Amino acid sequence: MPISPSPGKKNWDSDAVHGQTTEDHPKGESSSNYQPSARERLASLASQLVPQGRTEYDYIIVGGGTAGAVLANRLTQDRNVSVAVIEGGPTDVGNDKVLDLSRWLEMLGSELDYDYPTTQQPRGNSFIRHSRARVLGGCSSHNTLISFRPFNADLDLWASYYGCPSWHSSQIQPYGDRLKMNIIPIAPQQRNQVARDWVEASASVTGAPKIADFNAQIAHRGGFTEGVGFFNIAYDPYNGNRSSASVAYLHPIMPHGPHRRDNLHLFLETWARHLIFDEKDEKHVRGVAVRSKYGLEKTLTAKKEVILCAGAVDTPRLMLLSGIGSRSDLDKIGIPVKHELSGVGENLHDHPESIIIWETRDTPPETVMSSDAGLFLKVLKDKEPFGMENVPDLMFHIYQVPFCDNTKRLGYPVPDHAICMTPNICRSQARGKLSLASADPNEKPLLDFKYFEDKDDYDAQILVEGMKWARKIAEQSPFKEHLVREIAPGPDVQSDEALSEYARRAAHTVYHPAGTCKMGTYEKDEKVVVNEKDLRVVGLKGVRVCDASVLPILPTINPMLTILMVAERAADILITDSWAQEEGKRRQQWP
Ligand SMILES: Cc1cc2nc3c(=O)[nH]c(=O)nc-3n(C[C@H](O)[C@H](O)[C@H](O)COP(=O)(O)OP(=O)(O)OC[C@H]3O[C@@H](n4cnc5c(N)ncnc54)[C@H](O)[C@@H]3O)c2cc1C
Repeated sequence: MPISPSPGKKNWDSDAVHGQTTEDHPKGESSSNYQPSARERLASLASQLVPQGRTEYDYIIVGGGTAGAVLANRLTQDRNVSVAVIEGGPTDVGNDKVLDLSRWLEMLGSELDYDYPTTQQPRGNSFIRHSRARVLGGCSSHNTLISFRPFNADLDLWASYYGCPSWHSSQIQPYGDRLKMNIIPIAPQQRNQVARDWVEASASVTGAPKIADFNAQIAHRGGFTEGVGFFNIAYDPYNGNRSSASVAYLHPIMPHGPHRRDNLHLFLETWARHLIFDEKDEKHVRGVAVRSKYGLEKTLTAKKEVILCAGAVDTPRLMLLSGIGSRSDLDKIGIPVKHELSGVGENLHDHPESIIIWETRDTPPETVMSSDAGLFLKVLKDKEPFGMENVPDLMFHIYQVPFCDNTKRLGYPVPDHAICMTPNICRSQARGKLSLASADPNEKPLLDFKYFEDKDDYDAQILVEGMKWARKIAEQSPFKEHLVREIAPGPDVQSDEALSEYARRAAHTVYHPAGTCKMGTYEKDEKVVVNEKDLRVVGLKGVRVCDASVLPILPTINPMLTILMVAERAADILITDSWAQEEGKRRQQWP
């Protein structure tokens, strides 16, 4: 596990500027500052423990994570609609380890992490562990909350290249305006001198413009080609707490919250084991078999629909365990096929990164989450796979802690103080597959990312360019004065070949697995799992998917806001479809 300085609760300046969200906040339900009292926490806990006899709901949402929280909120706005959320993890309410953004490193590999291994990666790093959060709010309760809207070009690529015409930027960007989280650039008084000097050095070496508000650039100009600056993140700058999907979308409407909704039922620490099909109509999903952590098993049924929001690993895993997937793969492990859909688990991809580490004179006094600034460059213009000329192909995070797991294993020392630059690939070309090792639901799935196995070696070349730029930045004042020496890969590693070998062996993930139930147009691509128009699983009734698994390709930048926007749109689709169905029924009843 990476070393965490665990700086603990911040005592931010009381005059920290509280950012404005751009969302609607109906009835004042924003609660990024909301802290429940001890009594409210108890009430919340009690509501989780009381056995809930009820088993039928209008909607069942599997996974109370990033996307699931949005849907739970939006669907229960209509108090006549009942929603059950099945969440494998506990509540985040009152849990400082979760809510204090600066403590995110403590959650890696903890009891709140499903911690999925990767399979052998012949050209990459076989030791990468994929963290997936086991807690209400999902990965938005664990991640660093770097919050970028997708570039227009990313969404337009979905529309034009990936058979998703209804996801054009003109239709999807407005959903970014209604997100409930408190998304702001890192507050100026929380920007430490090392990161400030890194931003200055990066701008002067690369020529990338300094960007004060990345999201403003994306919202108003559709994106940018290069840029450097402090990130936009979703947090409360007064206390350093998360403004996660759970905090923004669920806390206000939970039993302890100021806008409690009795039509929302959270089944916490409850695992969705498999989907239940209609006895008479074998293509209709009617419900979900669940098991609580205390071993209680029951079947929950949906009057309307089941929505899978378990994430890019657990949604395809649940589908495969339910017999939805490739016939040959399911036959091999003895799971009876209920619905053949060969794309389930395919198209697994990520934002892979590598790392270059310098020992520093000391640890910076204060950061919000140890990775407060970043840089975007365009480095392989002539090799751009999708002709996206004006979009970055390389992104850097700068870490102000020794993030040495992968380098330590390769024999490099672990300094007490360090700066790490982590170049990552904005549009990785490697495509892998998620599959099951056996029919045992307790066995972790196999994640084969095929890191760096893309045929033109594009991915590794991007990282090599990144390592070279990182070194140039490290030679530039005022940043270079903070550095003592390069630790990994070290000054002896110079040729492109040697840099590539190191970058691949020390590679890590930005924790962005996606694409394993991709949306699109099945008639044009039989690997499509979800219909792009309405997110229904191809060929089935009563079940839709809404989470990172539906992204046909990751956006250039960190994907959380894109996933939230997908969920906001999914809520609109569900509400409109339900209204149309009700209206249809009413018309049939007219004399
Ligand atoms: C350490 C880390 C750092 C990251 N940093 C950033 C960042 O700074 N910015 C950014 O944009 N992205 C970041 N990401 C990625 C981003 O957080 C995820 O892509 C995104 O949150 C995924 O959302 P989701 O809705 O698809 O899944 P999740 O948010 O993972 O939600 C899935 C939920 O389903 C539940 N679940 C799964 N299976 C079952 C089951 N069978 N039964 C019941 N419940 C189940 C899980 O407990 C979880 O709550 C990071 C991720 C990690 C792990």
